[in-house]
Amino acid sequence: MNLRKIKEGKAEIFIPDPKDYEKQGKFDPSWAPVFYNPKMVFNRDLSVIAVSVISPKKIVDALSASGIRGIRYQIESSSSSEVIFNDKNPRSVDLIKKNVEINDIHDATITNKDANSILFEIISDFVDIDPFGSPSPFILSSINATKNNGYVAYTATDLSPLEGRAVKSCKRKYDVQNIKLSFSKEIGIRVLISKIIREASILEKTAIPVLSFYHDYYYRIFMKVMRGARKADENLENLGYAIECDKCGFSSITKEMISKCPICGNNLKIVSRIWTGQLNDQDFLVKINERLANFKYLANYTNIQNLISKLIIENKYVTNYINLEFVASRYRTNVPSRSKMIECLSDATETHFDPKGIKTNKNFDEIIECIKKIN
Ligand SMILES: C[S@@+](CC[C@H](N)C(=O)[O-])C[C@H]1O[C@@H](n2cnc3c(N)ncnc32)[C@H](O)[C@@H]1O
Ligand SMILES: [Zn+2]
Repeated sequence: MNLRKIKEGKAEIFIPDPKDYEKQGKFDPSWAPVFYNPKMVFNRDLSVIAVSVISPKKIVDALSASGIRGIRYQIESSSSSEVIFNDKNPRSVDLIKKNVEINDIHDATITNKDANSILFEIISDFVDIDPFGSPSPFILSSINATKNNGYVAYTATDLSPLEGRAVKSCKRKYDVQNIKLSFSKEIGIRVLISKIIREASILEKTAIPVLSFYHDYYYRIFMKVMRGARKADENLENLGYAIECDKCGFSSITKEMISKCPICGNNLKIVSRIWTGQLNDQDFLVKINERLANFKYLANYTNIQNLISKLIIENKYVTNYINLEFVASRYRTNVPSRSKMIECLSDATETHFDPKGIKTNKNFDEIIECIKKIN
């Protein structure tokens, strides 16, 4: 395997030379013998800051590939951490050994196991699950490996099931009855959290999201894990439904099951059952924001700053986002600009999920009034 040296954050690592795996001038990271995706640098950059807030003593990079995450966490987030790197691919493990050595990572253990095996053998205060596609096969084991008040992070790139476009797959992987709605980009992450909480409850544990966001073609989420059957029972009460009326455009996230639209009486479209609580912990976001100045060297510094500022404001609105294009289409009006809607409603903000979406505490009648007034 020919190698190429690249720099990411403060780490320098070897990856398989992409040139050797091109097909008709194109390259997909999954064609190389060890996976490295430059499109995930934003994910890793922001994760480096989040892990610095957590400041774990022991990190498990359960699906390591080149080792880039664990290496960066050690160098950039938490130099006193012990890191366990794991991948079931032996060629990954060989490369991780090399990359760990050239980055001078001393406190490293490198294993060549199935993640679901190692995660039932160890316990740690931060576990990272960064799989191909859905993290579902690793949720139970990763929660098992996370100690009380520790953290676990998941990447999910399987947007079709999560956003309600692959309904059967969503039922299989997440046990959620999904359907495409106008705010499905937000529903996707609520489906994932719902699954995490239901899996955690099997182990008499529960979890709450401290950082969650959507970017490009994936979701990324950091959850705080807590032990206790009662806590698990209480948190299961935060699961509920996403509802939407195709006729009048009303939508909501609710703990109570309702089947008829409270505005026009039409039958509702329903997603069942999803997380209805907050998507981010305000203190955690503020801590990330406070630390940002230490991470000005990151390739995505400005974009991260923008996202965190948006999340801090967005997190104050507990409702789902309103898709202006969808609602306007129900009233056959032009789609109002976000800025004009925010001005008209006065208590509203943009959402990072969708360029056509706003979050507001105002009720549905007031939203419709503004849409009509702006036209
Ligand atoms: C998306 S890549 C990880 C990328 C890496 N975390 C990064 O940031 O560059 C997924 C990795 O998981 C490994 N993998 C897949 N299934 C696994 C399993 N059951 N146990 C351990 N490793 C697995 C693959 O070999 C691959 O290296
Ligand atoms: Zn209705």
